[in-house]
Amino acid sequence: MLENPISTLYPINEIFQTIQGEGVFTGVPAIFIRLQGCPVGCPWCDTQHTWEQRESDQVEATEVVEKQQPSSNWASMTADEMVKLIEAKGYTAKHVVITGGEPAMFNLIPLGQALEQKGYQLQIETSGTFAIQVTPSTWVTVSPKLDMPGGYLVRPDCMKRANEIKYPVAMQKHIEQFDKLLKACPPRAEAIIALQPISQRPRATELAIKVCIERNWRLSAQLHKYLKIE
Ligand SMILES: C[S@@+](CC[C@H](N)C(=O)[O-])C[C@H]1O[C@@H](n2cnc3c(N)ncnc32)[C@H](O)[C@@H]1O
Ligand SMILES: Nc1nc2[nH]cc(C(=O)O)c2c(=O)[nH]1
Ligand code: SF4
Ligand SMILES: [Mg+2]
Repeated sequence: MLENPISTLYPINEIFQTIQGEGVFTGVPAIFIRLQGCPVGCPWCDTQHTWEQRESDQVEATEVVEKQQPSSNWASMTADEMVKLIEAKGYTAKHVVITGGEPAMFNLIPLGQALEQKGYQLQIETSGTFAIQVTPSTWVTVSPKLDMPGGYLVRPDCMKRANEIKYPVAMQKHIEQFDKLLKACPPRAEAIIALQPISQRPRATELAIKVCIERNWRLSAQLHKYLKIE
């Protein structure tokens, strides 16, 4: 039987409104929808509480919406339930960022369609290790993950779909790995390339600034962490 898109269930870790702190849309008010579950295993991941989707952590939707602290609790929600919830919250942002966890593990087309029908502009943050299922107008940010413990590979089709490639760096070795990826899986000519220093480490930030200037790439400095907002 075909999957009914209206009833597609998504595991939601949190929904909140803030300022986009990363990439091209830095500074734009945005509603974040964070999905639960990621098998990639980046050792420095800042959202490790989203990795496992445990049955014992399932809660009611109201609980994830009222969440004050990061936790591994998640709720099952349909696209329509999320739209209703966002409207009920009275959020003013028109930009919606789907993140995680790894949101590309799920078919995000029903969610994208439901939100676009209400006038929201969509963006997805993904590692590029799962086929990306989004609406054609969704802004795709691929943050490639190379040599991570989960053993997942960055997919050439994800690199081609990316509107923006936002690569996390801490050391010179990462730049060399990224160069290899860009050669093996070329992005579109118009894709924007940014380097994002890992965890605001000064040496990572210095390296990212230096390479961005040399290559005429962008710096994505995780503004929200400097501002100490969500
Ligand atoms: C938490 S991930 C979730 C979405 C998806 N799994 C991904 O990796 O793109 C969101 C963004 O945060 C970045 N990120 C995670 N931990 C970070 C850290 N410690 N320092 C800098 N960026 C980090 C990722 O590279 C990605 O661009
Ligand atoms: N403010 C803010 N901006 C973000 N951009 C990407 C984020 C993410 O976790 O995917 C993020 C986040 O968690 N908070
Ligand atoms: S792919 Fe994204 S969510 Fe998964 S471990 Fe890496 S940074 Fe974290
Ligand atoms: Mg984050």
